[in-house]
Amino acid sequence: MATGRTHRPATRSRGIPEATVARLPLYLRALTALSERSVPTVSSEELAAAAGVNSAKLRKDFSYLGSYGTRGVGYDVEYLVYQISRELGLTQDWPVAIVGIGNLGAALANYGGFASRGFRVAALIDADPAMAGAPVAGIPVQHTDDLDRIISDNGVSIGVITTPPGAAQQVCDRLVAAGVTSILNFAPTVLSVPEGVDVRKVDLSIELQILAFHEQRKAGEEAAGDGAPAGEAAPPVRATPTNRKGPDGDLPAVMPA
Ligand SMILES: NC(=O)c1ccc[n+]([C@@H]2O[C@H](COP(=O)([O-])OP(=O)(O)OC[C@H]3O[C@@H](n4cnc5c(N)ncnc54)[C@H](O)[C@@H]3O)[C@@H](O)[C@H]2O)c1
Repeated sequence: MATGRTHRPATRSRGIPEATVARLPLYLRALTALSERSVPTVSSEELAAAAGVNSAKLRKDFSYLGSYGTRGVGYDVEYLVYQISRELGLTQDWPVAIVGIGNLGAALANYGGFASRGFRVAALIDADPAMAGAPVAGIPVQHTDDLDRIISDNGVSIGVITTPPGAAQQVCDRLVAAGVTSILNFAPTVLSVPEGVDVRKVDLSIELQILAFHEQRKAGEEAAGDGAPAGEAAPPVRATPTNRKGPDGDLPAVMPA
């Protein structure tokens, strides 16, 4: 797993630890589901279970937001949704540009879940001239020649890279030069960025490798439980950089690049 490419201090300006920031989307997802069911209040235990987080950790996290809940009543769901959304910057519009409109880029463009979370797909960009002008998810694909103008015209600060890995660094450089300061990279490559630019990396194959790691360990434990001789158990698992834990002991689906 790539590390050390997110140029941000360990804590944000208002003193919220990065680990808490990483859990806020988990709380928000659980709270949004409660809100959709018109549930007015929720206890820390219920919310912790729904978010897959330890309840003591949740209370500590919410204390950074200045939210302590009411004894015997719990937390106000709507107010927490608002507070967390505001903290994550989701109460404002974030125009996003996707670069590389192949299988993955088109799938992301077609995914409706971004818009409902405040991320508007404002531009689709590809190097293939044959794609220029053709709509994907109702948005015309534009050519990379115009990348600077497209980023500036749309006020894009978040870029999503879904190009082949060999093109990703060059695309990243162009996005940064055009003013993009946050990048979500799906290409399986490590990106170099200047100070002040955040990169997050999504790699599903790494997630699968981590699951394979756990499957292998479970198989080894079962074999050992069956009384099999040590030599017949699954081979010992090597510690890898990919088995480190996520914000709450879960493994992160999106990781710092
Ligand atoms: N992170 C994950 O979990 C995950 C999953 C699947 C694929 N991927 C990666 O996502 C990327 C895209 O995969 P895909 O299957 O959609 O590939 P694809 O070949 O279908 O699409 C790639 C697109 O990028 C465009 N492109 C190439 N060079 C470019 C450049 N310099 N500027 C702009 N556009 C350019 C191509 O014209 C093409 O439309 C690959 O790097 C792949 O490894 C990641």
